[in-house]
Amino acid sequence: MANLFYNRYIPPSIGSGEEHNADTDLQRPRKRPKKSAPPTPKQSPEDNPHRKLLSKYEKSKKSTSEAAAGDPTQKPLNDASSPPQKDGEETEQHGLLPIPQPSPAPSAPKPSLSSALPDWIRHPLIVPSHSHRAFTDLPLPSTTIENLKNKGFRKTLPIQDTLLQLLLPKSAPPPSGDICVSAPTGSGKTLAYALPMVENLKDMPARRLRGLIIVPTRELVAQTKEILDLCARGSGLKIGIAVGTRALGEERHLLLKKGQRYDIDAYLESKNKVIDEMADLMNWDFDALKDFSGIDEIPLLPGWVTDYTSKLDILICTPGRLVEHLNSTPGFNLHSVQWMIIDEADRLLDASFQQWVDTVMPQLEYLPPLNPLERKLHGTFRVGVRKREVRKVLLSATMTRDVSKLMGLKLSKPKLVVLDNGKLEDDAAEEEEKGTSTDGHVFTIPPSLTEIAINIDDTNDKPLYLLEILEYGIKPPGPSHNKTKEKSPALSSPSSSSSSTSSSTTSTSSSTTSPSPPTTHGTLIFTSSTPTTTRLTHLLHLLRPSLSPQIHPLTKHTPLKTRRKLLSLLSHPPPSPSTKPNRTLPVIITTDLLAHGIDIPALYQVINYSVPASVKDYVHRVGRTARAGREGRAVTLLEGQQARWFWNEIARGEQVGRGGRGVERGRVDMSKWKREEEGEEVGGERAQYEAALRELGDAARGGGK
Ligand SMILES: Nc1ncnc2c1ncn2[C@@H]1O[C@H](COP(=O)(O)OP(=O)(O)OP(=O)(O)O)[C@@H](O)[C@H]1O
Repeated sequence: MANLFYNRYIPPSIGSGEEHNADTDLQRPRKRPKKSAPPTPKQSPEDNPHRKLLSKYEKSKKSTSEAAAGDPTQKPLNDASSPPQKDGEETEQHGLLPIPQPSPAPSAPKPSLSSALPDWIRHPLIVPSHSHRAFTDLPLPSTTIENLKNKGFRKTLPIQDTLLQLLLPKSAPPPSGDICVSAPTGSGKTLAYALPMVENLKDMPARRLRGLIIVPTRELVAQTKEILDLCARGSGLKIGIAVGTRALGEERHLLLKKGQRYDIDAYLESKNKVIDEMADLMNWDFDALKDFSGIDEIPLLPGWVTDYTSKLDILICTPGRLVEHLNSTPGFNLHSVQWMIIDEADRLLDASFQQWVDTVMPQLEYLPPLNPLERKLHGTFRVGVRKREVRKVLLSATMTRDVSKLMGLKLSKPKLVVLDNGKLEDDAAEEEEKGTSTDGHVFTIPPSLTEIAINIDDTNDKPLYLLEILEYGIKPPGPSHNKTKEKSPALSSPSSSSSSTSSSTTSTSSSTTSPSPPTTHGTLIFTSSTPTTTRLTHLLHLLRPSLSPQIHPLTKHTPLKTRRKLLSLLSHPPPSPSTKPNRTLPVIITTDLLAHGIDIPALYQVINYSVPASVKDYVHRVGRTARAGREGRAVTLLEGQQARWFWNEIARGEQVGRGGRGVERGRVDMSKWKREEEGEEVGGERAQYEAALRELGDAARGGGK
């Protein structure tokens, strides 16, 4: 019955129509051609529009198979080059036999992937997971140590310990070479690069844009600025941001100061340029019009030219906005940049983001022309080739080992730094030798994270599974609910996929019996698309109107100010209306927009309502909780064939390191939502669910109440 309603009342596409169409249960994993992509849920034969075609193919497969059985030279069935026979068509031989083919040459042994990697990737610097140090033991100014202390940071986290020693200016040995960092989510990578950058760039003469930090999203820009401001307080450094929220022109004024300087060479060059441009225009060269530098470029006094100086020492930006400024803001360049940080590097290198690498790299290689004195010295003493030193630091929880992607960044004497969290590079290399590893990536899950996977018996009930999980934390089941649920928790863990003896499901979900109040709150739910997010939120509001003020969608359409407010809700939830502390509230439903880098320190749990599109996406999503050693849990809802993909690739796959821990199997008691026997009237909560689905369908068609 619900199946029927659901299919009828939820049309395939509502809202912006982005990402992909919705499917019957509000979700559909993104299709990826990669081997590790999860399968989409199975369709019933009635729903399959290609049923006829498939049955024809099956018939053809069968007939070819029979023919092949009698003729050993027949092509194998799975040969992609042989198209399926038409329905009912017999294979006609006409007495002809295929020309005998030589037997295939034995395939060469597959070269080990690890042996193809450069030395610096094969032999990383491993950071022990227990290395800590008091900030007072590091060469940092007392004001900075005080600022860190006020924030609650007294000791370094392990990755910080290593990077600070490698990168701080007064550390021994002196720093050299670029750094790639692979450390789990929430391990404190931001502070690990922010402190050295500030310490290296402060006390420089004259203000120039010397530091550049590139991150993939606006949220991350704002978050990174907070940490940079903390590290730079009292240093005199000016830190700014560039994101697409303001008009470009408005942002230009925040980046650059316009002035004039006396420079006769530049003056003559500029004058000639203007004359040439004017001449082009006189010749009606309309193409020249778009490049015309304008009257603005004509200096007021002979010998004087327009001069732009940076208002910032460090710029934090998204790649797209950076490219826009480089292409269109007069006077904006990266000619003085000495430090470039690429946070969430794998994500930034996976997508082109307006070919940011091709635009940024020539800027970093630019050498300013020598002044007359320098020219003379250069000629007289035959000073060697001038070279610009830009220190590059790349960081990610899923750092790419794809050398072709890294090559574009022209790393100099690179070093790979890996945080040891139970699965060292040696293990990975060994697996590759055995052919069990995919591409040398090993992603570590924070040790304080409990992972749970739950199989959905009926896809149409998936929203109800979610509701049960949320409600278990919201209020303990009362006597009106079924007895089974009272005895066993809604989310219980009867078995584990590994030999792990921990039963963290029980420990993390027993908030009502915990003697001390929980230090973490809130739930972040990931869906596969914006329309699914919108509909799921609406459905939960319809099902539980009293909770709707605490359940919010956050999508790409949510204004930045609202996004910030919602994220701070997760860290500092308002007092719960119920008497008992409510761990799962508030709830934010979102897409992969929030999967990377966002720091919600006290987030209690992540729920993968839609299965993530890749192992990497899983690692980043679940990494929004269990940060900096805090406890957290991640629940993944699985339907049909997705379960096999999840258990093979994520739970037991070679790409994920858990230090011997495993993913637990969870269970949700759904007895209260059971359908009535066929023919009987549907009553109670089930009827309410079906009414909510109808209302959702009406609203989607624009005919809602
Ligand atoms: N020295 C420290 N002591 C205690 N907490 C810290 C320390 N350094 C950072 N943190 C906290 O650790 C959390 C995670 O830090 P951060 O956001 O830098 O992680 P990350 O490694 O960049 O994670 P992701 O890969 O998800 O972006 C933050 O809440 C931060 O405030």
